[in-house]
Amino acid sequence: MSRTSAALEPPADAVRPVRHPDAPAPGELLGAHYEHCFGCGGGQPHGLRLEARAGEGVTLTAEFTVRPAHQGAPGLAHGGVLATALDETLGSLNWLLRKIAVTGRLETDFVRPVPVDTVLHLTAEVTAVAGRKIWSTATGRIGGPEGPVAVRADALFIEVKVEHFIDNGRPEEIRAAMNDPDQSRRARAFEVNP
Ligand SMILES: CCCCCCCC/C=C\CCCCCCCC(=O)SCCNC(=O)CCNC(=O)[C@H](O)C(C)(C)COP(=O)(O)OP(=O)(O)OC[C@H]1O[C@@H](n2cnc3c(N)ncnc32)[C@H](O)[C@@H]1OP(=O)(O)O
Repeated sequence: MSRTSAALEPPADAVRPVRHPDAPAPGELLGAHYEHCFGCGGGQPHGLRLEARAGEGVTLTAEFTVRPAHQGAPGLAHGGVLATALDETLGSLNWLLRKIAVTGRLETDFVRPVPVDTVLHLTAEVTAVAGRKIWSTATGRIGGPEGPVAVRADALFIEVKVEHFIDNGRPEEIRAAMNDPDQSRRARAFEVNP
């Protein structure tokens, strides 16, 4: 049973999220927002390589296969890795709003152990928006998209300007990201709510 804290209850004046008209069509893969992202990038040998696909409205689905490098207990996924999968999935939702946002708060329920080699089937949805705040929720199932719930999370993301990264990131990675020739990834990384 979920015991979400009051901090993740949207206020009365929060509104329903609106899918951006240029958001990827339902069924379309979102692709990595950054090659070296531990959650979605292909450039991290032990990264999660999570693949997210746009759904209807402000929803998406994602898959993450637990590999031996992701263990906590013998043969089981580390809880922090599962929280990363949830965080990445929830973070990807913001691309459907065309907002750049970072996680402010992430509350996770670990419901079932997740063995190595398991595919975690994730679904996520933005539930409310108020100003810069974006509330969202995600569920991860094992044994198939309709299988039993293994993990779930509620989160609050806060919209930021691109300066958040430029001002705080290490200069060499920022420079390299700016020079990334992959236009689609650049678009997902840089485009701000046009
Ligand atoms: C040229 C190169 C550029 C590259 C560009 C790349 C773009 C990439 C695209 C997409 C990236 C997505 C990455 C996905 C990865 C997965 C997601 C993550 O893991 S993100 C990493 C983990 N999260 C952080 O590192 C946040 C660290 N925290 C902060 O930086 C600040 O605390 C921040 C921005 C979250 C808020 O700081 P404030 O100064 O902007 O704003 P304040 O006034 O403090 O908060 C605004 C409102 O939010 C509430 N709030 C903030 N934090 C809260 C919290 N933890 N719980 C509840 N409420 C919170 C506050 O109470 C306030 O509410 P009231 O407006 O007064 O109603």
